[in-house]
Amino acid sequence: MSTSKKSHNHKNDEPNNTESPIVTNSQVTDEQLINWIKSRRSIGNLSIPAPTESQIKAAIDCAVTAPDHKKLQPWRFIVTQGNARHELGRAFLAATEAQAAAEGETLSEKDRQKTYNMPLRAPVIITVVTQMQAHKKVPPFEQMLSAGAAVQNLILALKAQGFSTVWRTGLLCNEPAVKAYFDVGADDYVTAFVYTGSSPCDMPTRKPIDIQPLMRFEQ
Ligand SMILES: Cc1cc2nc3c(=O)[nH]c(=O)nc-3n(C[C@H](O)[C@H](O)[C@H](O)COP(=O)(O)O)c2cc1C
Repeated sequence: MSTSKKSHNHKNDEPNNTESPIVTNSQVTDEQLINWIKSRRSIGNLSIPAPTESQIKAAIDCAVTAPDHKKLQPWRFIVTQGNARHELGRAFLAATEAQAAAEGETLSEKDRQKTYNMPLRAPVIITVVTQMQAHKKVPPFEQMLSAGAAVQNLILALKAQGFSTVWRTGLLCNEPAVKAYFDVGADDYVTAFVYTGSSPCDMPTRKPIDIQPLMRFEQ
């Protein structure tokens, strides 16, 4: 497990390495593990090094172990990197232009460029789609929650391999142009764009969150 930005586990960057890139550390105590989970922060601007294909697959391997009622696997993962990010930028731009047109507006050149460049904020974007499966006992909201849990597993598994992330959806994610780009069905959802890569700086430590008003114990 990588405990700081300076200690990336990029040992298995060689393209043909088939071993799991996750290095287990049996010295980690329960308390350290809990603090490590709590130390996760989102980072918006990410650069190389990016996770390799095997590191991304290792993270998806964790994602699919999320709680999943009736094992429906209501998720799909689409990895966008390199020039494919420009294609995604075009889909974001088409969606934004459609939104603006619906409100009788046109985009400024600055806004067009900003939208088109959005996928360039990280070297890799893992899009998680909730692909609803028809099932009498598992309503859509359960499947959406499963996919959300899968996203969190994905994020933590990327962190474990030394990478930073931010989960974005934004107002564009389920616009027709974006759904069409990812071949997402009418009843399905783009649930997350997980932007991932590396950052030279850490986000500030999270201020303690008071859980007292958020819970109650009954017996
Ligand atoms: C479903 C979902 C969608 C989100 N969409 C965005 C987004 O589009 N843009 C954004 O800046 N943050 C978005 N966030 C919030 C960030 O992922 C992040 O949680 C937030 O900035 C707080 O940072 P932290 O994770 O370090 O606490 C989203 C979070 C969730 C759970």
